[in-house]
Amino acid sequence: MRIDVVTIFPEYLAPLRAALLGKAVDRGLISVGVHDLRDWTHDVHKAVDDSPYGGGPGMVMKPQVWGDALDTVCTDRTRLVVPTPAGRPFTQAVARELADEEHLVFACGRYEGIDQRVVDDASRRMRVDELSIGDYVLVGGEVAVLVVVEAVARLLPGVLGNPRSAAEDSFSDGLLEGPSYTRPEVWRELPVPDVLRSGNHRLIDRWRRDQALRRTWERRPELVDALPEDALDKHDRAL
Ligand SMILES: Nc1cc(-c2cccs2)n[nH]1
Repeated sequence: MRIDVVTIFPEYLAPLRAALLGKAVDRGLISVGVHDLRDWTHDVHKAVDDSPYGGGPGMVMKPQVWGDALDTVCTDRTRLVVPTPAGRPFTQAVARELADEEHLVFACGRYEGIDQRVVDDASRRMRVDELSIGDYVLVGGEVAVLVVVEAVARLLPGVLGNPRSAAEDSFSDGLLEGPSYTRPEVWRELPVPDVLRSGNHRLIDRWRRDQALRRTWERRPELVDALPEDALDKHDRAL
C-alpha cells in the first residue's frame, strides 16, 4: 500500500516512521510520502488560507493550493481521505475497507476546513471520503490521519506479529474486548479469574464471550442492538 499525506505540518506525521508503522515501512509493506502543502503555494507569503465567504470566524484553506497539490499526489486510482468533524464516522469496518486500497491520500485541513470545491473537484476523478474520528473538534487533521493510518496499517498482512490479533480484536465480532490478564496469578490481592487457569478452552471461550457481551451491554448497548439477529444464542440472551 502507498500512503501519501499532504499537510502544513509535515513534522506532525513523523510517528508514521516510528514503531509498528516504521517496521511495516522498513519491510516494504507500506510506502509513505509526506508532503508540505506550502510547496504548492506561489506567493511570497506562501498563503494556504483566506477569509471565509459569507463572513464568520477563522480561515478557510484555499482551493488553488489544494487543487495543485492533489493534482500532483493523486491518480484516478487514489482513495482520498479528508478528516473532518463533519465526516462520516471512521469505524473498524471503514478501516477494513481502506486496508484493501492500493493508494490512500490524506488531506490534512485545519478546523475551519478546506474550500468545499476541493472535495467536489476531486470527486470528479477519484473516490473521496470525508471521515470523522469522533464527535470532538481537533485543531487539524494530522492527528486524525495518525489514528486512521494506524487502524488501517495493522490490518495489512504481515504488519502485526500475530494475525489472529486483527481478526479477534474489538469490533471484529461486533463486541468490545473483554478483560485480559497475565502473570502473576494474584496481584495486590486481586486474583486472575479461575476459569482462565483451568485449561478448559471451551469454558474459557464461553467466559470470554460472556465478559465481552456484558462489557458491551454496559458500555455500548447500541452495539448489542446492532448485532445481526443470529449473533446471540440462547445462553447469550440469558445474560
Ligand atoms: N473527528 C474530527 C476531525 C477533526 C478535524 C479534522 C481537521 C481539522 S479538525 N476534528 N475532529
